[in-house]
Amino acid sequence: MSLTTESAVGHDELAVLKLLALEGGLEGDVKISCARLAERLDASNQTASRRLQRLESADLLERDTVSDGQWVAITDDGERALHAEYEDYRRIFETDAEVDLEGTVTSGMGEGRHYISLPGYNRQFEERLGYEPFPGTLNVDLREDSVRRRSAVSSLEPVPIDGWEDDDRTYGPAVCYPATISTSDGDTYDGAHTIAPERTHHDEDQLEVIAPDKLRDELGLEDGDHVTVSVGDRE
Ligand SMILES: Cc1cc2nc3c(=O)[nH]c(=O)nc-3n(C[C@H](O)[C@H](O)[C@H](O)COP(=O)(O)O)c2cc1C
Ligand SMILES: Nc1ccn([C@@H]2O[C@H](COP(=O)(O)OP(=O)(O)O)[C@@H](O)[C@H]2O)c(=O)n1
Ligand SMILES: [Mg+2]
Repeated sequence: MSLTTESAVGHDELAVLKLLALEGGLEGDVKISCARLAERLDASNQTASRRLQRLESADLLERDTVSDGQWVAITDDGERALHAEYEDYRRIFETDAEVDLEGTVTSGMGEGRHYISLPGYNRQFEERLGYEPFPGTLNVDLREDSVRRRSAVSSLEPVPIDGWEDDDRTYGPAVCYPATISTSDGDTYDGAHTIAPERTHHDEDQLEVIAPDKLRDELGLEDGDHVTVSVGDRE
């Protein structure tokens, strides 16, 4: 997360944002008075007011001042800032946990097949994942809450795939994590991996999965089908 000096939002301001969230600021407007906020922060009214101003200037908070206090609501950016803190704590306390990501199967651009088959990658898959993947990536359109939860995956132990080059061009690195895929019919496939290429045309909302087998055949998947991808080691 970027705590820039420009916006002057630092840990003191985030602590205020957390307090407001605890009072219900994520659900909608909550009414607060600077005096009460100051008391809870063990700071002066002026300090409390300045922190609120900074949060507002950084678009982390919306405010409406009335005669006996103010109504505040945490913005989407504010929620993201708090969520980044939350992920840090998750990383501290939940090492090696499994992260369940949910979404629907989707077709991509038909490029996965090409990249997965390249010898520079294929050699590494055999060595580091222990299998030659089916040529392609199963693309999963992640649900909004799973897009957010995705950052928790970085607390797990990754399998790195190095970048390489041939005579014509360079190929970027990628990061894999062991994964199990489950369908809504209750079928599961163990021994797959998520793969996140550093250079990709997809956004964070798209998860790509590789496996020794064609997952569409193994699990009878079609575009639009719901799947859960459990990322992380079960050992
Ligand atoms: C192992 C691997 C390496 C990749 N390396 C590159 C790369 O070097 N440059 C690039 O533009 N895209 C790279 N891609 C990303 C693909 O261009 C594409 O964004 C992605 O895999 C989606 O393909 P799909 O929509 O056909 O499933 C790589 C993909 C994979 C799976
Ligand atoms: N282990 C895998 C990898 C890809 N696939 C599918 O195989 C096809 C080729 O993969 P791709 O990445 O080149 O294609 P798109 O994901 O771009 O549609 C797609 O239909 C994937 O969904 C699969 O079923 N199982
Ligand atoms: Mg694909």
